Amino acid sequence: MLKADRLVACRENKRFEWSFELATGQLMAVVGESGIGKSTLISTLLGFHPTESGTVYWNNQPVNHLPVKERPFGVLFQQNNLFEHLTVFQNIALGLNVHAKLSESEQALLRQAAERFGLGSLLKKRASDLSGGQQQRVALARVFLQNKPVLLLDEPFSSLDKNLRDEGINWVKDIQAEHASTVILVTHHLDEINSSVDSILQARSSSHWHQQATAQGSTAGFSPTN
Ligand SMILES: Nc1ncnc2c1ncn2[C@@H]1O[C@H](COP(=O)(O)OP(=O)(O)OP(=O)(O)O)[C@@H](O)[C@H]1O
Repeated sequence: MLKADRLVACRENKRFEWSFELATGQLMAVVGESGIGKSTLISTLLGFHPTESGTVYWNNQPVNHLPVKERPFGVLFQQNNLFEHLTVFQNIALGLNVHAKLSESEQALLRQAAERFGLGSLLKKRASDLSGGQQQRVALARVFLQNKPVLLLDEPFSSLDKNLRDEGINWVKDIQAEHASTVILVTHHLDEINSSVDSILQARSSSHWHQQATAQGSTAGFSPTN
């Protein structure tokens, strides 16, 4: 279970406060107007932005005092997920091993993941030579290999056209099913993913967020905490 208990962060004289609870394997959509604090929530969970107060629990253990890389989160942003001068192979490899050369078994895993995401023939290409949809698939393959239990997705497909957005969401659902991943998805396209969402965290103001179960979340046993 992932739980945020009165998690508070500040930015430019604004105070943000979030509380929510997500059972393992569930997907929560985060929605609200531009500038309300959706990306700030993702940055704060990751540890890129400081927490003023409150606690984030993963399986009942507080995690918001942990260094960034020890937190249970894999992340995908709208853009800038890749190192453009590196190849597809090198970019995916960063999900497995940042410092050393990959072992043979790691390379085999990487090739499997690349095939799975339709990137088998692109491994030697530079990231800068890929389309937007291909770049996000590389980033997804890397997140897939990282195998973190919680995926934080900050509008990862918003800059793509509708077909590629649908494709991206289907890849996310595949990863979710295979790894039983818990997913937080910031989106401006809630209508396109409604049937996959267990609960919605919606902002009324930066300090007033309301979590509501969807019909699907209710049948899965979700109970909102606020
Ligand atoms: N790096 C930053 N430095 C300073 N202020 C920032 C930074 N990023 C965001 N902000 C400010 O923090 C507030 C919340 O921004 P945030 O990006 O979290 O909103 P959002 O809901 O994700 O918006 P959008 O839907 O446009 O992406 C805004 O007032 C924004 O101007």
